[in-house]
Amino acid sequence: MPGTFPHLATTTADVAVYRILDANLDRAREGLRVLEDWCRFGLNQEDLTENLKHLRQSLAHWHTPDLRAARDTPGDRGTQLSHPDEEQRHSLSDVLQVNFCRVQEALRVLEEYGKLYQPAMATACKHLRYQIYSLESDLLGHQRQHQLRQAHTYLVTAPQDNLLTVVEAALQGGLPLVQYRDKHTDDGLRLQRAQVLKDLCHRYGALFLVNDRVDLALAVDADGVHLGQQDLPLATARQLLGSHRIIGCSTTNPEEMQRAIQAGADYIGVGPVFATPTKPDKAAAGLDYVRYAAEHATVPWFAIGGIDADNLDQVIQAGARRVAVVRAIMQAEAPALSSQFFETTLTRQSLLSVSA
Ligand SMILES: Cc1ncc(COP(=O)(O)OP(=O)(O)O)c(N)n1
Ligand SMILES: Cc1nc(C(=O)O)sc1CCOP(=O)(O)O
Ligand SMILES: [Mg+2]
Repeated sequence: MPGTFPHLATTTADVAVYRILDANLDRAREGLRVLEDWCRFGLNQEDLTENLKHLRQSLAHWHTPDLRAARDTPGDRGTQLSHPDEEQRHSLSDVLQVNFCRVQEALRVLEEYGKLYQPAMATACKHLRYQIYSLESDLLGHQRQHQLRQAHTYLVTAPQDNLLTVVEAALQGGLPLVQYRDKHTDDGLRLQRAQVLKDLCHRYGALFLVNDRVDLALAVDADGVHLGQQDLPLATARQLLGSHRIIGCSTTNPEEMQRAIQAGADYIGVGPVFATPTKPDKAAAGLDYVRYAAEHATVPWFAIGGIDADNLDQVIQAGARRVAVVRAIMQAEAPALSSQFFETTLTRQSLLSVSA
């Protein structure tokens, strides 16, 4: 086989290799276009869009007429094959992940068969594959920040028997962000629960964060962690988690807020707004602190502590557009309706204040 290329496919094996290269160039370019369009229209991310476009054009350079000429769509037995998994996508992140896989697989095939065609093409595809790996984590980081900015309701879980049922119901109600908070369970069980919750959240396109524990967050590949003033310093967590994961930080007063933002928190908790049995030892910071956050916070912030459907309006009047709750969803009779209520009320309010 080596030496028979380039450029005219003469044997049956040559033609088959040309068809493989042609199909995989198409596959990789289509996958790149899917990713590029989300960076352009969804994330408004110029650098990523530019990078993906550049990769797509580098591949187009190898898609020569002799490879296209080998195409035989009617004779391709593979066009009818499809897997049920290909027919549905659960979320935007799912679409992105599937297409990254598609591009990486196609590039690998191009690298292997390209060695029989033109070694320079194989080398180029290998380099492109490495670039795609780093673009993938960049894009994932931007996607997480985008989802965080879009989120208005944040469920902080409580350890209870119906944990999974409640969280799933809340996700069905449109909940975009979940924090697994569980102070006393054994680590083995915590790890299992965190894994199950993460899979569940991602199936519904929601972000999943872990309270306190950077190690657990890494172990289950969570979207990030939430740290309080007594937890690991933010800089240490950032070193461990990298720049693509979310780190949130609790704050109770303006000094803590400034410090958290300075240290690079992606979002902050602002509270407790009201005294709450979920955190009985922490005195309420009150609505004044919510008003302060509305004026001064430069990162997304979530009012937390004692918030429910009855007092939500007061919190909104004080300037909050995002809230985090435990009991209002974990103990709700209908968690789906409760999360739907918070998310629609806060989203509407947020849209109204942008257009005002
Ligand atoms: C969104 C959010 N805000 C604040 C907290 C409280 O964090 P912390 O002060 O570390 O207290 P514990 O939750 O760890 O008891 C939070 N978890 N989430
Ligand atoms: C976990 C937590 N952190 C708070 C803070 O202000 O830092 S308040 C809080 C508990 C919030 O629970 P509920 O919604 O049931 O009142
Ligand atoms: Mg903590």
